[in-house]
Amino acid sequence: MDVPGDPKTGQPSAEEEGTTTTWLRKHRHLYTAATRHPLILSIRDGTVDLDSFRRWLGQDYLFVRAFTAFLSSVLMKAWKQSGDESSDLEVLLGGLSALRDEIAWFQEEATRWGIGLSGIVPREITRGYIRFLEELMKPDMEYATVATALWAIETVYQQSFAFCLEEGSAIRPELVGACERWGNNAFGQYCHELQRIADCQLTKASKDDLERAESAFLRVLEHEVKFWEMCHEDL
Ligand SMILES: Cc1ncc(CNC=O)c(N)n1
Repeated sequence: MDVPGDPKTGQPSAEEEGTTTTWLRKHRHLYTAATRHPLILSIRDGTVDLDSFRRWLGQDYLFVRAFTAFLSSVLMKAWKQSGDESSDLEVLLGGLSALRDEIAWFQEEATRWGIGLSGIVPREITRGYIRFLEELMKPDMEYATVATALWAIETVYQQSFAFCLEEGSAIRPELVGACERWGNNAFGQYCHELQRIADCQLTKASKDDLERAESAFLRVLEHEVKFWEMCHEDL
């Protein structure tokens, strides 16, 4: 979408701003809690407790397997609802194919850390997040809602890990791979595409649809905060 923005500041004006940007501002506090969690800050400054990282690796592997099914369900809705002229299918298919590499990365990483993934039991917080994904996979969940949730899930990881790689970080060498996986620019570009997809659907949404999508956005942020918390505090 080509928006001219305010000629003085270069910022999009309020009417031109996408709904997701409005929600990011409105819920800035919770968004920051999800993207600047103490666990992320400790990865960034090198003080991270490696047991937290190991917990994260095992639990996130389980999450990502469920997330693959969720992304497939979004793809199915995109095919039905996005319109033939849109590029949504291609964007989502790119995401699915990246997940194949990601799952392989988890398996290699687990071997490197001496973690057996087949023995990992999902913790309560992981189960809660996966249950939420299952709700979103139901056929009656609108494409606008699930596209918003997908954008939020990916963006929290992108913003968190990109922050770990920014200037001034003192990240441990064995954690650089994880940070680069989600903090890299190509993944950032993918998140922008997801944002464009969500915003496009939200412009067509009814008032009720918008409420459901905003609530899904908030629930993603809450689950993400709890997920970091679980790994950090051994919950
Ligand atoms: C808990 C959580 N949230 C988001 C992501 C990023 N998406 C796919 O990898 C993830 N891996 N885990």
